[in-house]
Amino acid sequence: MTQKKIGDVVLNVQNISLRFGGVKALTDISFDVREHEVRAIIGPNGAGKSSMLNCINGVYQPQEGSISFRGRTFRHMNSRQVAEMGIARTFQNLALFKGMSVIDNLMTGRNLRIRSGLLAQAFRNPFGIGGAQKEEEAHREFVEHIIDFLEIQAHRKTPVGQLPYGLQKRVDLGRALAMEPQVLLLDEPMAGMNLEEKQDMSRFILDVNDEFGTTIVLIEHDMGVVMDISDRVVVLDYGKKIGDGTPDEVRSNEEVISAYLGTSH
Ligand SMILES: Nc1ncnc2c1ncn2[C@@H]1O[C@H](COP(=O)(O)OP(=O)(O)OP(=O)(O)O)[C@@H](O)[C@H]1O
Repeated sequence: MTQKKIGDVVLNVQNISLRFGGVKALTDISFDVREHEVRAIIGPNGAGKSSMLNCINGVYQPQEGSISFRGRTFRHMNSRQVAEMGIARTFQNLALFKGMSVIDNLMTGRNLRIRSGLLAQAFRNPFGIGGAQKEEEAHREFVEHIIDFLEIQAHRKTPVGQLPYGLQKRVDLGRALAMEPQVLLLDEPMAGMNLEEKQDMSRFILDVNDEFGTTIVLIEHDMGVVMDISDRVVVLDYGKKIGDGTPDEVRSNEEVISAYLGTSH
């Protein structure tokens, strides 16, 4: 991996516990994420990875603990507030509009950034419609840049549902990038992919991290996939943190080895 500058802590997860009735999905989980880092959360099925991401994302409200983003501590946040703070995510089960083109799906990622619709601008200033059009053009230009970056130019106008799964995952990444996030949460970005697609996705994740400087938190249950691209790894098992460190530290951690040997992974 190329040398890069990892900065201060941007995201700090403190003593998070989450229960669903009698099920303890997460128990007293703490870890931090540093600026410009690729931070993986791994663990066998049911370990609590998606629940953790949903807490960071404001989808679940943990019963205990707090999450700080750039030094501001939150106990309860909704998804919109999280997005406005600059945290975007992709989903394990793609959340794309299958009938819409690649471009239009990526434009939905610009929604938060669109200050005013054509109509709103026209009401404020009857001569201002040109301004709104300029704004729209600037958003389209940004989206085209992402399309080039992700090498999906040939599919710009294709309805997303017609693309192979690996490319749909790439479009989902593009939609999140269109939000210009500071922190990108990736929910199993390589699940269901073949080896070549996994290699492509790994390269795009590293390029996003490198070229846009985006901090990345990704979850994955296949230990091998993330070890090459992560700076540090948190390991969950049955809702508890059993390991946290560099890929080498985690690989040689006895508790992690036995958690993985005890499963089919
Ligand atoms: N909405 C929910 N309602 C009830 N139980 C839930 C809910 N979400 C998660 N759980 C439970 O919490 C535990 C952790 O699940 P979670 O989906 O976070 O694990 P995971 O590590 O992401 O698993 P996978 O790799 O299979 O996606 C499981 O026992 C699961 O059944």
